[in-house]
Amino acid sequence: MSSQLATLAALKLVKFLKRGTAEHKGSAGKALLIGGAPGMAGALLLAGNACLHLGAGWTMLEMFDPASAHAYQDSPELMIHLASSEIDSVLLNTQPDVIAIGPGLGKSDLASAWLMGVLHYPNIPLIIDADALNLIAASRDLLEALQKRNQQFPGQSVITPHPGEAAKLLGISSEDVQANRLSALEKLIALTQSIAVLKGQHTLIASPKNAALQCQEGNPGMGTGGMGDILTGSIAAITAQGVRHQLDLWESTSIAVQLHAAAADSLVSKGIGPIGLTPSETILEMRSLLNKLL
Ligand SMILES: NC(=O)C1=CN([C@@H]2O[C@H](COP(=O)(O)OP(=O)(O)OC[C@H]3O[C@@H](n4cnc5c(N)ncnc54)[C@H](OP(=O)(O)O)[C@@H]3O)[C@@H](O)[C@H]2O)[C@@H](O)CC1
Ligand SMILES: Nc1ncnc2c1ncn2[C@@H]1O[C@H](COP(=O)(O)OP(=O)(O)O)[C@@H](O)[C@H]1O
Repeated sequence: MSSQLATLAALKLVKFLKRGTAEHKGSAGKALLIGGAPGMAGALLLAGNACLHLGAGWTMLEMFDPASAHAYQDSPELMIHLASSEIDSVLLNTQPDVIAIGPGLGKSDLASAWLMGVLHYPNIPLIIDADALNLIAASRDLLEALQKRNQQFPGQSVITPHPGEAAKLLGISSEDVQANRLSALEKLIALTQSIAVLKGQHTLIASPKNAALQCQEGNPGMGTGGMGDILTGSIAAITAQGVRHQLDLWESTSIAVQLHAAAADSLVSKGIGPIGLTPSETILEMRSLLNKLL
């Protein structure tokens, strides 16, 4: 497949993130990340830490796990709020520039209600990952809400499934997905009308408007729980900054996908991994690479 597909080459776009001397946190955007059910709070914290370290002006977490929402965290910069059923008023009061939903979200009724709430929140970039994808796979109403949002606001959502999540969305097995990843990617776009990132070795990215590109970076050291959560947080951060830096969701997602994999490769080249490579280390390496590319 690698010989048939164009290569993802998005890092040249990083220079758009260079900050003017008078810029402030408002210029860097407000990201709202939603997930972190009991037992999976780490997924949301990893996404939040990635979002913080990749430069969002504000990183706000709607956390489903009460204990974690109220606990001291290593990153006091994160603004953590316990997710309640007051979904519309939280969205209205927060006024986010970008929303990411899914890391550790779980499949509760409240999780479904939040997903429906953000699907109805208009015309800002939306990143849909992990359990949010599993919920859409299991609910015609949620799928239709996503399709309708994409008709109204084209180019304003991205889905980031791994092969297991892609399989659930398409009603096939993950082996089927892996047997023809390009076909699976095209079907995901036909189904949802979203930008789609099919993760795994040689991650693929395409959209209703953009032909498929293949990421050549990345390595099996990335097979550690939480590695996808930091991609979601990174897309959120770059997209939040992109709002005032002339980058759209497609471009911001492309940067994040390549930066994420390149950072993992960079760490392996320094002897940090592949065995034992952690998402938290990868966040810091992404930050370092990004700043070198400005
Ligand atoms: N620290 C935390 O709190 C963390 C919490 N997390 C949270 O946990 C929740 C469940 O998410 P999850 O992804 O762990 O499980 P799940 O949806 O059952 O998918 C796994 C199955 O998918 C497939 N598959 C995946 N990748 C593949 C590949 N490259 N290539 C091929 N196949 C691949 C494979 O399926 P198989 O091939 O075995 O059929 C695999 O068994 C979610 O909310 C998440 O955010 C995690 O983020 C971790 C850190
Ligand atoms: N063998 C591999 N080669 C390249 N990238 C990989 C490999 N295995 C995993 N990855 C990457 O690691 C990340 C794993 O994401 P995901 O499965 O969603 O993790 P999690 O749900 O634990 O956060 C994806 O970006 C995927 O592309």
